Amino acid sequence: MDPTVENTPTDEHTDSTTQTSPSAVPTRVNKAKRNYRTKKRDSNSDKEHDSDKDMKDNNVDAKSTQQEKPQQPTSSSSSSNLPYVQSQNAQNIGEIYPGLARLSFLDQDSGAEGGDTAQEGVGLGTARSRRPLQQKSLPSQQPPPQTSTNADEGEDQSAASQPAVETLPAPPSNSPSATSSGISSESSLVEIKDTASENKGRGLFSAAQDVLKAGTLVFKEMGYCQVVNDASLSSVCSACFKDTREEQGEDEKSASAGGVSASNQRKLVRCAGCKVVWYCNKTCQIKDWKLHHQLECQGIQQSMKNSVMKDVWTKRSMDTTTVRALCRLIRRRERVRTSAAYKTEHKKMDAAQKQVNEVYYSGLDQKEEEWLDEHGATWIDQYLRAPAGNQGMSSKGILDESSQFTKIMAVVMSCVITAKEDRAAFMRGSGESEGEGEGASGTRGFELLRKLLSYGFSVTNLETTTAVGLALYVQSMPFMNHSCLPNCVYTFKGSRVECRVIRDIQPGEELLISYIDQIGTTQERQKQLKEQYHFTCICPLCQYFPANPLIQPNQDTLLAIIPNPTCAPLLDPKQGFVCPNTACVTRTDIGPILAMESQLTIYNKVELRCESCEHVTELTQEIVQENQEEAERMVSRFVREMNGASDQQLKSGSRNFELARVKLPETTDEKAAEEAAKAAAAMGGMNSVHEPSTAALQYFDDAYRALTGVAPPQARAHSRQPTGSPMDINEDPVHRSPLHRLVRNLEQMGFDEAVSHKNWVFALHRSLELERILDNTYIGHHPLKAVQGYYTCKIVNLLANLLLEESTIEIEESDHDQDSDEDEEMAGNSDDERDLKALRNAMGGGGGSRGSKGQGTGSMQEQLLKRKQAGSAKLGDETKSKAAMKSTPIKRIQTESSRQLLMYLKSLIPKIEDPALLQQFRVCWGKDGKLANRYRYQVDSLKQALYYAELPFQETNP
Ligand SMILES: C[S@@+](CC[C@H](N)C(=O)[O-])C[C@H]1O[C@@H](n2cnc3c(N)ncnc32)[C@H](O)[C@@H]1O
Repeated sequence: MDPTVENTPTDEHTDSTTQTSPSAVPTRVNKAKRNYRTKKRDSNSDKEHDSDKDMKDNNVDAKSTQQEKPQQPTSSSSSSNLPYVQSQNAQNIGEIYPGLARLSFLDQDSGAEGGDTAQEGVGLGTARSRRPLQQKSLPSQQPPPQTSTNADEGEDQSAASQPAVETLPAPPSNSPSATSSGISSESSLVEIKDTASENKGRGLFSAAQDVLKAGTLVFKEMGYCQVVNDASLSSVCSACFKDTREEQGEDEKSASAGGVSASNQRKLVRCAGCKVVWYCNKTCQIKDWKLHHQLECQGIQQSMKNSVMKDVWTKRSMDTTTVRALCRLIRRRERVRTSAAYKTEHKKMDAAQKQVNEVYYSGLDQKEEEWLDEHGATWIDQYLRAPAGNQGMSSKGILDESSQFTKIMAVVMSCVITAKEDRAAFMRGSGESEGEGEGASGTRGFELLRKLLSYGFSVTNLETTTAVGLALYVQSMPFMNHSCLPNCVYTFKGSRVECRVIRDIQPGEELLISYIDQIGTTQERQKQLKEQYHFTCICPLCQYFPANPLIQPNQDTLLAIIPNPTCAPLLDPKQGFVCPNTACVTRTDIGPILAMESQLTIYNKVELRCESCEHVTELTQEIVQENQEEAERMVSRFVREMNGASDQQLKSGSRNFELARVKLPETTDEKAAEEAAKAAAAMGGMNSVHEPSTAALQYFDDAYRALTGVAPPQARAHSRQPTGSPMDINEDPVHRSPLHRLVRNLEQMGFDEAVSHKNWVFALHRSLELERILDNTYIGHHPLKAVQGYYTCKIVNLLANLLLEESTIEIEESDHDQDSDEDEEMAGNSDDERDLKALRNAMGGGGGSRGSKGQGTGSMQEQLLKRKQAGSAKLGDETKSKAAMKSTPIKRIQTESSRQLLMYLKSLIPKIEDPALLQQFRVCWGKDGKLANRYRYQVDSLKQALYYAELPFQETNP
């Protein structure tokens, strides 16, 4: 095992998120780009710090080498690993905290660079807070006692065999008291329970009695261990996670406004011991020292004695983020701290410092830190375990097979384990069974790494949203499952995580976050989730917006997907036709998939690049194929749902009902809710439609405004119609609710009839109607519109084919005898063929006819080819009469169907040609009008078909 293997990442400028976060750590990938920029700055500032401080550090180091010689441990097996142990009689900070005696901070503070004015200017530290603590004022403390590891582990092991509810101590009040059995304390808003389905393992659920309102802070939680990532070490305080890059930004702003210059910005100070971590000031350093860094510092220095490891720490021959996190985790587990030292320290902090640091420092919550010290290890051992379904995480596979992980373990061992035999035990700990491989450090190394990788979270800067560190939480956060349509978001205050609800959550509902950035298509998201987190997401969004961008959510999930009108996918990021980058403000369309089909036949893969944000969406033939197949299935489903099948009406479950419903904000006001429900029920397909209540109208107005950003098109008084008075859409339309009219119109459309009989012509008619209605109701792009547009095209295409067949039937018939086998095959294979057959059935009972399977339509182009092959663009008299003789009954039926078709087409043509309609498609599908072009192509096909069918075609309204 050689930790300096060539391909170890060495470039400090590489992306911090991907580099510093293990693949399984929830992180925000697109932030990486931004990170890259800031990282360069980090790296520069790192160098700056290095160059101007190392000398000072070296001087101090040289002076203090002798004094700081570590004392030997006096007790406790685990302390044998510790190079530094506090003197019982320590009277000054140098004795108590050896590293502090060598703080470069002291030099800096008194140096020319970091004056008080500048420090005050940045707003974080007052002159007072920036002053080093008086050595006298520091307590003469005992070092944090190192309790017997074995005893600690013994406790953990016995607890592991007990039911969770009996063994788990309640976390402090600001976090949920959660148990795996679902029992929670009174104050808890959340509880951990098995998810029962979806193979997700456990999840975090609302334990509140009432609805958790959007915005509610459901829990906040401190990390059991947290580290700043390598890229941010010199810019982010390793204790409070304060990011000085924010200050730099502020400085730059204030400098340009005549304030403190950026060059005077406050800088972090580096630990002179290990020269790895940086802090705001001594307060932060002390805190981190007590909690983590004392042992970490010793460990790093111990590691550096090995020349290979030295390169890791000094030249960053590999990223150390995970290493440091794991070391902290191992170390913290080793001890059960008495809180005395921490308490004393906390009390001694002056108020100003508390105030300053409170904002950022996540370690101030003494109670929680104490709780974590006492019980965190138990939680990690017992409760953090990857769900059974998560094969990628469940075995030692990912660890053993990855040289990267082996390297991490090597460096970790060099920091935390000295004895050879202990290392062997530590490595053996990669076994699955509990208790195997207990090392002298009392940890199972690989097991802990696995947990860190599974449950670690990438800490991000709230302001810049860049990844700045890695933290392991043990109470609530690690139990949160993923959804691409989350109902919660988490943010960080320092390294403390806070979880808030973003839409109302019902009692008992699962709380879900998104592990990944939500931009991107379902395919992109699923790929990332699979690769990074080893599961296949089946959240409603993935199910109902699968690879197919045309698919619509079904009625059951519509509300889940559009829970709140303000979140409605007006510009659906998952569609793929519209730029999937939600951050793309201009919403530049990337062009329709359909238009890429021809390219896809040549190139296997086509990339659609958003002109505005350059987001790239990848298309493959498989994706398109999948889309097509799904679209076929969706034709009937979509249209049926639009109308609502009769058995569904009572369930109020039809799509139009839901469509209406999502526009009505939920209310807890019983009366208002009742009114809204009545109005919605009326809209959803009841026989008689009543005027909606005033409240319902008001809801609609509000929803409309939220949905569209503008006031409802018609200002109207919310006067209530006499109860029971039927709605007449022609009557006083100004005073009618657009929603009401929409629903009424939908109700009258009767799509199911058309679709269940595959009567495409009728369906098209309905479809065009619906298109108008939708356009009146929605502004901008709406998935329904996209789907509608697609189906309209498809239907027109079918019609065109049908008409072409009508015109060529006799040729077909004449060829039928000799081509019968071939035709049979075609009939079986062609979807169009089946559709046409169904259409004939619907339009005149031609289902059993020989002709219906003898069309061999395939495509219109095929037909035209056949026609050409027949030697005539128009039917020859000879052929006609031959065909007429052969297939008289078929002809009769077809004539009937032709008449019907003609009738429909006459009414459709003006609609198809309607410039306003075409404009709608353009709006709907993209500024480049690609779909519109395609649509026009369909119209041209139709015209052509009409021509061949010798049916009259009028350019203007008939
Ligand atoms: C941070 S843990 C979440 C808690 C986890 N369910 C448990 O029981 O410990 C992350 C792991 O939970 C599982 N998980 C999270 N969200 C999921 C989802 N939507 N579908 C399937 N598995 C999921 C995956 O195995 C993932 O690696």
